[in-house]
Amino acid sequence: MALAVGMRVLTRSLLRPWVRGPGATPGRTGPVAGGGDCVRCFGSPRVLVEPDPAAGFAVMKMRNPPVNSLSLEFLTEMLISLEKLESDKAFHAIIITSDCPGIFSAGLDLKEMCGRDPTHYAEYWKAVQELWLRFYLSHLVVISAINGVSPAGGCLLALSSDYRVLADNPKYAIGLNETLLGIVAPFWFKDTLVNTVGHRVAERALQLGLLFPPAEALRVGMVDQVVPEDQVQSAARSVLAQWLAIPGHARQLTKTLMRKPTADRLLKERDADIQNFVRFISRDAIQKALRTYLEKLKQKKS
Ligand SMILES: CCC/C=C/C(=O)SCCNC(=O)CCNC(=O)[C@H](O)C(C)(C)COP(=O)([O-])OP(=O)([O-])OC[C@H]1O[C@@H](n2cnc3c(N)ncnc32)[C@H](O)[C@@H]1OP(=O)([O-])[O-]
Repeated sequence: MALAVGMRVLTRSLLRPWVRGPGATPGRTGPVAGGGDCVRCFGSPRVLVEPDPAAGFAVMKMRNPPVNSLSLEFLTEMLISLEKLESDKAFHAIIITSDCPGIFSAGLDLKEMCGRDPTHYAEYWKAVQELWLRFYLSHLVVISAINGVSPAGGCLLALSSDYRVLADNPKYAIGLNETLLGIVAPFWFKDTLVNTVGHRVAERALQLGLLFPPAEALRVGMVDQVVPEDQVQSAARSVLAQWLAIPGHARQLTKTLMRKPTADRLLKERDADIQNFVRFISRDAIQKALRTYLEKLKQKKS
């Protein structure tokens, strides 16, 4: 209960443009992959941060089981962790990865977009915008170590990184599959994809809702590297060395030069984009399509 109230407060501060909110719990001791305890780890219930300040980076592990769906609380916690790392001069890079086996992220949380009221949809959408803006424009080097499937919003998160390493498992498909759900990827999802794979590939992928298996994802440029599953984390660390060897100010300004025009399009129309989303998602036909899709996911299990 206390957590829910606390998260609501954090969410409120998040939804002001971005307030330096209360940080996550520093110095938390937690188990780390490979055994042992991580004395410097910090984070929150859904995000574990394993910092390596000497090496200048931290690993951000998403752990919102079963599928790392991007709920409002999860988005809020990710933003708080990012904020904390960005404001600490010891860190120049992050690696985003998943703690849920076989799933990077199932994308936006369908339950946040189904059967709720317009105020909730507006609050949720603002948080989704914020996540994208903050990760896309982060002055940190952001590498995605994609160790599972990543549809829709999960793909968007990966596309917001500077570099993507994908585990070579045919089940780990990546793409913006919104049309398969009967919904439409907003213009800034589309822009992010176009900036990554080019107009023609994006046009086809978006209309058909394509989810690319690793070899295809590499071929079209949706990811930068495909490696054996047990090497995803080490490959992400190796590539980081190349990015960190570049003078930080020059790399950051170049990133801004490349990405700011895309982000500005949303920043200029942020409120209109929220209103569009609320109108769109509230439509009976869209609600029905989402309910049917959620039902299908349930039936698949039984
Ligand atoms: C305009 C808006 C733009 C939209 C962007 C988006 O991102 S739209 C999002 C587009 N995303 C997609 O299209 C991905 C949809 N998801 C999938 O395709 C599969 O879940 C999977 C391949 C990710 C994992 O397969 P798997 O066999 O390992 O797992 P499983 O299938 O058995 O699911 C376990 C539980 O998680 C639940 N749940 C799952 N996803 C979501 C979700 N996004 N949200 C909430 N809940 C979700 C599922 O219902 C089930 O709940 P239950 O019954 O236990 O109460």
